[in-house]
Amino acid sequence: MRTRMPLSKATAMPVIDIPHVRARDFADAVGLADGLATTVATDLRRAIAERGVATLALAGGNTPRRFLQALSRQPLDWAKVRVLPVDERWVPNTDPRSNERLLREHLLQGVAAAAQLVPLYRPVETPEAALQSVMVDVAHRALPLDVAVLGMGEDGHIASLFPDLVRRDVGLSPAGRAPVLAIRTAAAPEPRITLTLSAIFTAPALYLHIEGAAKRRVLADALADGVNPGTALPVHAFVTGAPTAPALYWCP
Ligand SMILES: O=C1O[C@H](COP(=O)(O)O)[C@@H](O)[C@H](O)[C@H]1O
Repeated sequence: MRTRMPLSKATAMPVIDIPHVRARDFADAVGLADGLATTVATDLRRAIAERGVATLALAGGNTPRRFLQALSRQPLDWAKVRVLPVDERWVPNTDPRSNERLLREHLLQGVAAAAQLVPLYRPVETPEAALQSVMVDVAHRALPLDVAVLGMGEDGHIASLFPDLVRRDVGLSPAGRAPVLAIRTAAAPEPRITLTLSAIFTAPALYLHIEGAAKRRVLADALADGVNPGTALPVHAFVTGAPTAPALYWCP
């Protein structure tokens, strides 16, 4: 595997090159958040100019906080933006693990509070019980997407598409017909609901936002020559199956 010199002296490890991926590497998390926010805001302005509205699907978890805050400060016509999480943990939207709460607290603030949220969570027992309602809502209010920014776990999952996904034909196939899937995984403490790749791939602007050498190595290994697509990590399907190649936004 090829490596090159680090971006800054703060980076002790050499940076692993990832063939076939458009990478924008930043020296630190602040630069990464600002760079990604500027790019996404440009995409949103373009979509608003072309279609009158813009739809933005965003990762949950810990990585996006700084980026969401930077994006919320971007001047654009937020009332014309629809925002949804790419996946949701099946917990109330007040729970600290809720991805909806993350969006409310870190993105839908200040000028960005005018954006319309399309939640994936419903206050019912299971994601399976809510699936039909969420599917209709997403199909009518969110699709097609204009921009999708995904994160990745250290196990190679994207959205809530985990390596132990049973319905790979629905979740990871670019031609899968369902936009939303209920998820049970041994990798997470709660059930989940997620956009499928066929829904995510409706966005002409796709980003993978990750931090740290460990995740970069996971990504490089997932995309290495000879990996079997049928058993590959979900991130492999995202990067290789997308109609428009996703751009990697990364910092050490
Ligand atoms: O559970 C999730 O994990 C991934 C990665 O999150 P991070 O905390 O490692 O940044 C995230 O992209 C996904 O949306 C989220 O629900």
